[in-house]
Amino acid sequence: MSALGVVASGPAADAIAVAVPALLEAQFASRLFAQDATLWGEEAESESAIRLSWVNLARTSRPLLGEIAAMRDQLRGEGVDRVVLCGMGGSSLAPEVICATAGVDLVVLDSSQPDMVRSALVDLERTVVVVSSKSGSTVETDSQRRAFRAAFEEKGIDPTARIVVVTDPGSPLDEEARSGGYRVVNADPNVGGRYSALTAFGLVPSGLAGADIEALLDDAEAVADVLSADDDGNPGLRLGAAMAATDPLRDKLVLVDDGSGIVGFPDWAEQLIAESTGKQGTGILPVVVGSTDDPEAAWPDPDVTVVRLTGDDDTEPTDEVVRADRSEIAVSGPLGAQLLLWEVATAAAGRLLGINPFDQPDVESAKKAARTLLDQGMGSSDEPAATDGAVEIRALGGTWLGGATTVPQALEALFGQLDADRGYLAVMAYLDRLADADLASVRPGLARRTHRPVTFGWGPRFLHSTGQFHKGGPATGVYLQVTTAPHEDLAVPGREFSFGDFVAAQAAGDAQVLAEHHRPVLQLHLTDHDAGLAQVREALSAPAAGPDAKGSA
Ligand SMILES: O=P(O)(O)OC[C@H]1O[C@](O)(CO)[C@@H](O)[C@@H]1O
Repeated sequence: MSALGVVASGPAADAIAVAVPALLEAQFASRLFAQDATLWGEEAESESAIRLSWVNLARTSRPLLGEIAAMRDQLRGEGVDRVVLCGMGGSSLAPEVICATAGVDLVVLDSSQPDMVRSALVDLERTVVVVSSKSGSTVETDSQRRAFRAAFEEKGIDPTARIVVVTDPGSPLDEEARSGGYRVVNADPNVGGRYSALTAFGLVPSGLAGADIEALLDDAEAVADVLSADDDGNPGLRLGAAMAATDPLRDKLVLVDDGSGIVGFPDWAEQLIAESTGKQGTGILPVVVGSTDDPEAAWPDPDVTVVRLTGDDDTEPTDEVVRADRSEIAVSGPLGAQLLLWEVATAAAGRLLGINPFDQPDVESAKKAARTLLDQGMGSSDEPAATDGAVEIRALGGTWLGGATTVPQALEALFGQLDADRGYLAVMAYLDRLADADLASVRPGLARRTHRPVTFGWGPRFLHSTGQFHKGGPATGVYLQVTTAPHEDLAVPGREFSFGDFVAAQAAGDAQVLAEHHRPVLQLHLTDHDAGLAQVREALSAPAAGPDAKGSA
């Protein structure tokens, strides 16, 4: 009996019945664990050939445990008990889940929003900063590193004693850090960012923060055999089929915790699934919801499958556990095992969807647009279509705004662009996700109001997650972008742009690329953070226009 449970009903169960035999026929599981790069077709081969070492990490990562423990003990001995992690996407999402689940503190700084960066630059006497970047060229992470290095120096603290770098061997960051005398832990270069949970990227910050990372590897190792078996009970094959082989494709995957005991798992799975599958006009959009009472968790919509992350069952679950009146999957198992489970399932989903699950072609387009805008100087942003109090209103991707001149009218115009059967609304808030956290509470109400799945992402964090799907996936999204003037800007040491310039360029660049894909983007810019946010929160909290056709969920 495996520690993992994958139980499905309705179309998700039908998908398992149809697609798992085909995966068995292809010996997908055993070939995956043999790191067979041909599993996703010729075009993907050059990338998949250097992206498959994650199947063995439960064993190959073990030498890191001693090194991390020694580093932690040394730092604790110096009174350093605050761990800050600077990293984006796959370089920070796993440690966030690992530490939250273990109940140990980790400050995750995955933002270029000046107020949020500034809020992390405190308590430096007791702080160690892990700077994690596989490529070593992610501008958010490089900017954060520069800010912390300057802040340590200003306090008379040797940065090389308090900044630990995690990066690929030979990356620009690897070379610069080593020549600068910093401690560097190299990660396995043959693992992509969103599959790197059990590499140094997941283990170093989590171990320094005090999480039991050996148990994590043990839980993953305990299920490696069942996940590599060409067997119709293989939970990885079952989950991959349930996710990606429904017919017609249910491309909204609602992720909701239902007593799993794991904290924040959907936020990690979101990047893995969205960035792996959202390309060539197809893909699966994770819709992270906070409760089984949220609207999408109760709708039997034809484009939705609901995944409930449940507690460990000591009985072998059977398919009648989940509700049979819609497409649902119940998944259970310890965190370490689930990290490997979902990686196998996503790799299988990539084969079933006919795409390469290891590249992220469209993320680059937004980065390039942001760089161009930075070079041009961000002050040239175009005039707003209208200004309503402390909110500037701009509309991209078509003439859909009409005569709207207020925030409520502009929202109605945007929501009017939603395809009633397959559309989704993406809210993208380039704000301080800690200080402004309560804005996310508008999400369920927007789902009730639009009768469509709603995703809520913090910018620029989501750019490394659902951002790929928005640009490379099906053209069914409408986009609401909220940006703000910071309470106070912050310089990026050694750069000609500030954090405020950079985050504005990231938002503008992403909106520009979405508009180039003919997607409607409503940009609400808060000229005064507090007043503007109150206006936007009120408008987004307005009740459903008409009777809630789906009934209150
Ligand atoms: O670890 P890096 O190279 O800084 O990349 C951070 C993230 O950015 C991406 O490369 C693009 O979003 C992700 O795949 C990755 O997890």
